[in-house]
Amino acid sequence: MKAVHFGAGNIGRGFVGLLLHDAGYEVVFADVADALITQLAAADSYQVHEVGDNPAVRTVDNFRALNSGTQEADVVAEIATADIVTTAVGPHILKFVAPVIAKGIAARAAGLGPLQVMACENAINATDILKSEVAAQWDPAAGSLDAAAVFANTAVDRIVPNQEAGQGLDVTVETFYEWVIDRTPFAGKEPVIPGATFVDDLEPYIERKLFTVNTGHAAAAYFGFEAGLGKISEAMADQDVAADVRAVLDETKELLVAKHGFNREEQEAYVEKILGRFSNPHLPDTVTRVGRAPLRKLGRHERFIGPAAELAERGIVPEALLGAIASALRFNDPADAEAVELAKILSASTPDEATEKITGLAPGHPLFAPVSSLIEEAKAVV
Ligand SMILES: NC(=O)c1ccc[n+]([C@@H]2O[C@H](COP(=O)([O-])OP(=O)(O)OC[C@H]3O[C@@H](n4cnc5c(N)ncnc54)[C@H](O)[C@@H]3O)[C@@H](O)[C@H]2O)c1
Ligand SMILES: O=P(O)(O)OC[C@@H](O)[C@@H](O)[C@H](O)[C@H](O)CO
Repeated sequence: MKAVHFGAGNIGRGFVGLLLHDAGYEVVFADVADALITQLAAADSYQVHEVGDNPAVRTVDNFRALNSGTQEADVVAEIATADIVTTAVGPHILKFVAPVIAKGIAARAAGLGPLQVMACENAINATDILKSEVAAQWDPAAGSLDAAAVFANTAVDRIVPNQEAGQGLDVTVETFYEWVIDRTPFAGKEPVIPGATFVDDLEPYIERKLFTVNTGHAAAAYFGFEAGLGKISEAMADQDVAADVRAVLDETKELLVAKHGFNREEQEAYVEKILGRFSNPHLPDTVTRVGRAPLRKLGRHERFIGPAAELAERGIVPEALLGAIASALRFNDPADAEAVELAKILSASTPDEATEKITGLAPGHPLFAPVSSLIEEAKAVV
């Protein structure tokens, strides 16, 4: 069994690659970072260090590595004979990996089963985004895309920080993980991946993950950054930051319970577990990694505006989420290209223009005016 995995970074090596390896797949890593690919291609194995409660060290071997920029034809040939393709490259990068995936699917021999494709990105229905990019590249002369490949949405959860210099290919991760996959596209032929959970309705799981883990995480990052703290665990040790993060998750909890019928006590336990994960002192995770790409994170269906808009539609003013959005607007990490772009938008646009541009909210939406006011305040300090 063979899997081609795009993105040999933190979650690629520390989670998706590990689970596919443990499931018995040979993993072909495809990435454009040449030094990383050269190192991986020369290595027989790397280690995943799981830190926190019940720490463990896991070894990943039986992999190869290709540069999908300079060795595209080789990657296409690998996809043509693979069982699975996964990605962990970032939602905005999916359009760049789609052409090579389309070519690989088109090159599959007749009689091979459909390729199973899963995007493991933090975004609602990232695989649908990938599928539409693949479909845009698809040559109908190659037959039916739906017959040649199965696309399944997933929700992936494991905190994998940026790795310390000198660590080589080894990856430090938390012990917790969850990989929830939509079963329905597989029509009874889902892959066997121990540790992954297949469900018939992914929406509640992906929203619970994104609007709890990622909303809380990003809130901790932006509040922590403003408090001058470097690590997420330090941010969570600050009583004010921790209280603000908890207030944000109280609001998303209300939405998740009302919308998806999650049991209140179970959701409270889920929140507590996640707050504990953020506080893991063994995890060297930083507020700049977790806060990265604030423009993406302030998007219409993302971790802040998504739940805040739905609460506003239900007549609730999401005060704590608005506080986190205000903090995100002030995330001025000079090393983050999106933070720099955000500051430019704030200074060059009126509050209403910036609200539309940054959040995608339509004027007239009940969240539009409160966010526009926050943007007016943020403009005064950029
Ligand atoms: N790190 C985590 O804790 C975590 C957890 C769950 C989900 N995710 C999601 O996984 C994705 C990757 O995150 P990460 O933290 O591993 O980031 P990362 O930066 O460590 O890894 C991304 C990798 O993608 C590669 N890449 C960029 N452009 C590419 C291209 N055109 N073709 C092939 N490879 C390309 C980069 O070189 C890099 O190695 C994101 O969508 C993120 O939201 C991350
Ligand atoms: O990857 P992002 O930029 O969408 O979000 C940053 C972190 O919140 C994220 O990577 C978490 O560590 C991860 O989603 C945990 O499962």
